[in-house]
Amino acid sequence: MFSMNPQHKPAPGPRGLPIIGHLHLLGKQPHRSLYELSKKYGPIMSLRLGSVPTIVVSTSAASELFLKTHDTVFASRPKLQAADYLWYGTKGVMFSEYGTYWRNLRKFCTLELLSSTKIASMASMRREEVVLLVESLKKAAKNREVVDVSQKMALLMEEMTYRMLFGKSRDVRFDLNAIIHELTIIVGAFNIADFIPFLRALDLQGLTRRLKETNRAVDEVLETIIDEHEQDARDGCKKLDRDFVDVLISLKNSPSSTHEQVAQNLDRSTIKAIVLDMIFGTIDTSQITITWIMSELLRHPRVMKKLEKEVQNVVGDCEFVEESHISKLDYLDMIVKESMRLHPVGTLLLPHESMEDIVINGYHIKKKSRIIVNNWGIGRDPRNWSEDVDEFLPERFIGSNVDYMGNNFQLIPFGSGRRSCPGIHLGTIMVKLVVTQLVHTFDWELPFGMSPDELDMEELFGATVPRATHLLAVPTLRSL
Ligand code: HEM
Repeated sequence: MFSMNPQHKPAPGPRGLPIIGHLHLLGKQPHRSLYELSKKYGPIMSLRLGSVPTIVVSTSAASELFLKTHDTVFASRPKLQAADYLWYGTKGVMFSEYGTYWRNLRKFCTLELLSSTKIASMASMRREEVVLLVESLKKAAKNREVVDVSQKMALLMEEMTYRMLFGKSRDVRFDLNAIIHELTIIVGAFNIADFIPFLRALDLQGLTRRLKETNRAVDEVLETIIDEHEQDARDGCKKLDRDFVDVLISLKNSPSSTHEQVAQNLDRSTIKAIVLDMIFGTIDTSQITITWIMSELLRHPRVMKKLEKEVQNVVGDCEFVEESHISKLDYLDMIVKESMRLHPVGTLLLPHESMEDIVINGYHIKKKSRIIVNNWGIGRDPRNWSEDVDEFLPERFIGSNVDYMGNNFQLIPFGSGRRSCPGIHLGTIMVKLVVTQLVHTFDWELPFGMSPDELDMEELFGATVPRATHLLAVPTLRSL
């Protein structure tokens, strides 16, 4: 039993208001507002969001304490209204509380859906999609068209997601990108219903209404896809490359001893929740990351040229980049790290929740506190990255062994520890393959005579943080 020692105080933080606590301090860009507050109140800051005690973690050293040293205490997720509606009562991996159910499901996803072997088995699909992308960009280049890079990436990732998860091409009846875009905004929103429960019924932000609509839209897609797969299974259709929904349905129909517990819980809504985890992970994070990288390359022609030379040296006269080329591209790796440092897709990771009372650095943290790790702030901390911290400078990684695998707490775009991203391998493969191909085949410039420093880099806050405006650019075909 934890007993409160009078020497253990709550972490420092600003004075809160009655009822709302500090909700009013979050603003439109909570990662930026919280970063500014942390400069005054320190790396472990205490807030109250409505009635929810909240800890904001803002430095690499502090995040190591929460995500590594005391990872078992902070590996749960808070119950969010959005996750409850959208993930069928939090039945997926992403938002379920820490425990045996989550552990078994996560193990299943890691071994059966996101393993290196499974990812490698889909390399030819990724290649086909990249070839189609290049073909369409060649047409645009020939006509000197301005390309909406954000939209192209969204369509590419939607197509790859369909093929990987559902084993078929994009279904024009559904606009999955629009659905997921809306979903990330409402999942990322600081929802008053989660913080001031007695106001829930009033739906002051209109989020409950939007959640219900999004749930209906998601459900329609998932029901259709699962019905089709079940019909195929009844008809005895055997497929060579099993998509994610196939894997789930066959586990349900013939439970394997390795994933017995998962199979027992695999009702229709659990299948839908797991598929939604995978859609959310695949479709959104990668396109946002690629678009931020391309934005930085367009703002830094020197870096773009240097990457182009590296790619030329490795890929040579081959028209298409192979995934085997990617591990040889060191400068590309630095660019990806640098872009993820400045523009992490999950600026505040996903929220964690403490499972017991604990004292950290002399501060008492209550059980069921919400833990927000300011991933964005950590990437801009001058103590980690020197004074030119806002500069896009991939060379800062020369001779450094800092990577994004979760071992170096100054760079945690995929989180770290038990709740870190299980899709890291798939995500980085897709991002690197597409960026390399775009730079290998085309020269890129900003449209309408815009100079690099005029490019708008505003963010749109949500569970993932894309550019606020679409990235537009003009490709020119480069002769190899
Ligand atoms: C560039 C690509 C990606 C980035 C930057 C990214 C980033 C993240 C981050 C920051 C988290 C939260 C970590 C935390 O709360 O501590 C996360 C969790 C997660 N990601 Fe990703 N992700 C990417 C791609 C993917 C892909 C491709 C998938 C699956 C297809 C995926 C599936 C998940 C899942 C299931 C979780 C929840 C894990 C859990 O709660 O146990 N992600 N990701």
